[in-house]
This record gives sequence, structure tokens and C-alpha cells, in this order.
Amino acid sequence: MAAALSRIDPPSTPGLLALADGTLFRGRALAAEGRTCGEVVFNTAMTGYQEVVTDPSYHQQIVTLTAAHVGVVGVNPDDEEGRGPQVAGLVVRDAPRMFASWRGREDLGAYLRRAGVVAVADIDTRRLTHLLRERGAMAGCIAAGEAARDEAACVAAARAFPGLQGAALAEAVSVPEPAGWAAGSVRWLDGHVLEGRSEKTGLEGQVRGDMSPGAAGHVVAFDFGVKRNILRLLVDRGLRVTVVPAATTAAQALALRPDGIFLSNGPGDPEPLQAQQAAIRELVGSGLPVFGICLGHQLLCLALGARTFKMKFGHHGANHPVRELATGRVLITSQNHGFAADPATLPAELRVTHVSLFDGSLQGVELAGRPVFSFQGHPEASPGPRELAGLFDRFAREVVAGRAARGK
Ligand SMILES: NC(=O)CC[C@H](N)C(=O)O
Repeated sequence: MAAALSRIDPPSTPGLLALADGTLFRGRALAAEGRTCGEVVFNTAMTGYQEVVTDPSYHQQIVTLTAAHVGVVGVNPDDEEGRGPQVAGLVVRDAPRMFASWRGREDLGAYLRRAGVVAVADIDTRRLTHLLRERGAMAGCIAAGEAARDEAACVAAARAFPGLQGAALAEAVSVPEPAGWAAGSVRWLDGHVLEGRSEKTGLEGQVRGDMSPGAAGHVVAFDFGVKRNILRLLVDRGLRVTVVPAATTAAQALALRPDGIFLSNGPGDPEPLQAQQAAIRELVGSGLPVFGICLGHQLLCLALGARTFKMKFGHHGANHPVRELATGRVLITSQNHGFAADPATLPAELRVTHVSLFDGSLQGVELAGRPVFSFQGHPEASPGPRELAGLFDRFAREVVAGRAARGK
């Protein structure tokens, strides 16, 4: 037994995280050997490491998880949010050498190694998180195996990483061609729904999962690095979904005859994505319902004249309280962003709908009198609570209402 385990995870292989400020964290290699750079951020979610490592928004980011044990349930085919791992690297405290779950199919380290992702375990992630909180998200270099022995080269590599400010990354993680997406929420053998159902909204039987597939209307979803659970939740609401590349123009999107436009999450800085902002401006002008999440929210704000800025260390977790201004309700949300729209720059017609109770930053907007709205956090969860899933219901309702108004 011991021999087999040490073959999977040789304890002697060194791992290193070098930060651009010269701080070194030494540990052991958990996955692929080699060296990768990225922006180092921390995520405080206590569950859902597979969803985190497969979220395309983490492209070019090295993620450290504050959860102390990572890998306990292995990885499985249902919890993929992108096409395999998307993080530039993973840093954890304790990676158990065995996993246990009836859903688990593969060991996390083996899964990351197969994808060539460098990961380091046995790191003091509490110290690392404190440091990032004080100094802000920082460029870093993660190394495993021989590469981890040359610490000076790793620090130099970290310093050479240009950072995410000004980085246009959406096209690098987008689909190459338009493609239909038909899968709804995963149902386990006992009929339990893994994700998807929100609070009761009065929509049951109208635009929910019990509606025949696609009957609620057709949504063109811009893939800036879309998380699969977003697409599943759209399908659950009776929407037919066509995922389109990040470079799609408004004319190309409208040629698909959509009843609604979805703007996805994604990596990097929203500001340089000028073509996307132009397309969004035109699509908003078309009168169709538009719903944006995270990067999609930031792009909608930019398209309508607001500015965005880089946050100190961003929001990455699954327990962030947000106030819904219309009702005063506090909702616990999933978050993953390092940029934010500046509320002081919003045009008058873009109204604030949600505000972070951690730091007062902008969390949601809607365009006055129009079926256009967006959210900075992650109503699709994965991982995290589903208290904002009603936004998907709202979008589906707008799509259905828009079709009725157009006599479709
Ligand atoms: N999850 C996302 O869409 C992130 C958006 C953007 N890349 C940010 O970091 O703010």
C-alpha cells in the first residue's frame, strides 16, 4: 500500500511558490513537474475545489485555497466547469494521499498532472493568504521537480510575469466556433438535482426545467470563458442555448435570431476587450434581454460608459454577503473577480441593484426600463450558495416576455 501511494505522489519531489516580492514557500510537488507563472490569488471556499480549478476565469492565475484539506473527494466528470483544469497552478496546505467519494473517479494530483498543471502541497497557505491580503494579489511562479531547485530563477520568472492589468484573455479560452449546448443540471441516480433549482419564483411550469427543452426561447451565450453551470441553469429554464466565440460581432449574434443575449464570466482585464464592448452596445440597442455575469457584467458596464479598476486582491470565495437594494435582503454569494466596475462612473440610466457587504463594491446593475441586467458575483455558484439563482429566472422571464411582445 505504502509503495503504491509513494509511486503516485513521491514525497521527495520538491515544490516551490516564489512571489515577485521574493517571498518563497517551499513544499512538495502534487502534480506535473515544471514551472508556470501567474497572478497569485486566494479562494476561501470550503468546498468545490474541482469547480475552482476548472473555472476558465482563473486562466493565468495561481490559486491558493484556504480550505485546509484539498482533494478529499477526488475529481469526477460532473463537476467540470471548463474543459479540464484552467488554473495556471494550485497551492494547497494538505493534500490527502487517498480520496473517498462515491462520485470520485480520479485523484486530484493525477488529474492535474495529466493536464500538465503544476501544483504544490504542504504550503503554509494561511501565511500566504495573509501576505496577499496585505500586499495584494501578486505575480508568482509555481515550480515542481528540478525547476523548484533554482529558487532565484523562479523569483526572476515571477517578476517577469506582466500581470493581468491590460491582459485581454477571453479569446484564448473561448470556443472556436458557435456550438449548441443542451445539457441541464446533473441529476444523480436517486433523482436528486446536483445544481440548478432556485427558490420558488412562481415560474414552475412556465420557464423551468419541466418545460420542454428550448421552449422558452433561444439564447446566444457569449463565451468569454463560460462556466458550464451557467449553461446548465439556462437549459434548466427551458432555454435553447447557442454558445458563440468571444470575437462574435453583434451582427453575427443577431443572425442567429436570438431571443436573449448572455454575457459570460471570463479571465483577465475587461477594459481592453473593446470589440466585445462595441458588440454589447449594439446588442443592448437591439432591445433584446441581456444578462451578464462577472466579466460579462464588467463588459456591460464598460459598454454603457462606466470604468473598471483592478482591486487589491479581489473577491474569491463562496460566502460573500451582498445586499439586494430593492428588498434590503442580504444574500450569500459565490465570487471570483479581481476587477470591478466603479460605481462613481456609472451612467445615470445604469442603476445599482446589488452591493458587496464586505467592501461596498458594486455587485449588480440594471438598465432603467430595459430587460438588461448583470451581476458581479456568481449566481450559478459552483462552488457556492445558490441564493442568486433567481437572476436566471428573471432572465428567462424577460426572454419569454420579449418573445410574446414580438408575437413569437
Ligand atoms: N469570474 C470572472 O468573470 C472574472 C472577471 C475578471 N477576469 C476579473 O477578474 O474581475
